[in-house]
Amino acid sequence: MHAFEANFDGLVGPTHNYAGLSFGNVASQSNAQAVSNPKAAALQGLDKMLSVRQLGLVQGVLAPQQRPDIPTLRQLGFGGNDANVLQKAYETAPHLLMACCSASSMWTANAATVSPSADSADGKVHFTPANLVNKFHRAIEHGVTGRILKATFADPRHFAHHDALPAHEMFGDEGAANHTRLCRDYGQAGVQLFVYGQHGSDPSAPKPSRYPARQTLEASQAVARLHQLDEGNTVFVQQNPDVIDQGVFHNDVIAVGNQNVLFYHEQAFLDTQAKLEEIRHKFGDGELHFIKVPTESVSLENAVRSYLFNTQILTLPSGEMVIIAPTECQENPQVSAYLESLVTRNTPITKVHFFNVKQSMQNGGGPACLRLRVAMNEQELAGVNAATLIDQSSHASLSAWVNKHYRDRLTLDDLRDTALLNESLTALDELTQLLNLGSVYPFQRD
Ligand SMILES: NCCC[C@H](NC(=O)CCC(=O)O)C(=O)O
Repeated sequence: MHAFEANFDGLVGPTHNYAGLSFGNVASQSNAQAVSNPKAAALQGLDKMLSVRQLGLVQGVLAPQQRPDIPTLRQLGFGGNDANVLQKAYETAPHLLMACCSASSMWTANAATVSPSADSADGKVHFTPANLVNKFHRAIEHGVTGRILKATFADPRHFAHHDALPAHEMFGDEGAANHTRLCRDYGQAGVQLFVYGQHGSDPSAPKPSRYPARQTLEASQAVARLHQLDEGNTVFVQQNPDVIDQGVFHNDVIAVGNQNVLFYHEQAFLDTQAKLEEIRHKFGDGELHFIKVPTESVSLENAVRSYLFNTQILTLPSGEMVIIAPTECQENPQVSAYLESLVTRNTPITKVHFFNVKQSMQNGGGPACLRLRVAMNEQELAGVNAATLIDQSSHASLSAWVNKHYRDRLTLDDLRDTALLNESLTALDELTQLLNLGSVYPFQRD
């Protein structure tokens, strides 16, 4: 049966802001306190989704979280009515208010790890929401994320949904951002590559010294077990701790794969040669392209600044591969020269499309961070909630919804505004109807 890869992008929520919450993520820290534009952010994301659809791919959307997260603020001891909760948090613990207002669920590459049915022993597509324990503002996402995933990938005959891993640093899990699948065809068994930043249980093993490694080997192994993967088709690779210390907080900032292509920076991994050989061996027969970008062609600093590797490599219906890159790659002379030469080489990648996702980029999220890949076949697609699929008409209604509800300017000071809370909940309530999600949000279930 025909199989393909669908992309499910996160819809940017109405509280999108720059709070500098992600230590180790250079863009998040350097744009802390900048004024955000939630409306532009959401529209930029929707435009990317429609463009990918227009390239002939299946594109879906994942709903954002309920923010400000009043239930979590209450759990932390802020009481009274909602206005009191916001005001007290603002006055006494503004960092907690900011964390509970982040629209960070837009980066759905961190929503979950997904394994397609061709790789799993029970023939189902498996989802494990990422616990994101390393950052408080993200650790509060997985409960609602799990509900949104269940409401989106709805048919239990095809989709298996797991709980997030235990919320302990030994199992720090950041989802698909640290996971790549290589295969000949999306419908055939492939090799799943899990990239971790450190061992969770061996303090003597290599790890970064400046910035945190968010993903552990133990988490990656647990996800592989949950997803019923074959040892013969999984590879665990450690990220180079030095690059984490230079701002590569997820593997998808330094490497990306699609089908028989692995595109990576030469400094991305530890033990690179042996791991590439293991991948080649497990991949088996067939052409496999390792596209290594040397430091002399693209410095690590330029890779992090431009997000060259946070690109999407997409296979078009024609079989040709194209790269979806942020406009920052076009603006960086070294990176733009590299991409110009890449498409003339003898690799499956023939074209680069540039997209403006600057509102997200300023928080360290490029095109690839904004999407969750789900390889599936036609039968499985029929089991997806159809209202979450993007086409011209759903793009138009979602854009109208954004234009109706979103602000075009938000400062950190605005986060305690009860009007923002009300606008946000009204918008989300309407969204659950547009996307046919049911009551996924705490405010709809109380
Ligand atoms: N995959 C990209 C994730 C980017 C995300 N940034 C943030 O959460 C920044 C939020 C802020 O600073 O307001 C992160 O670091 O996890």
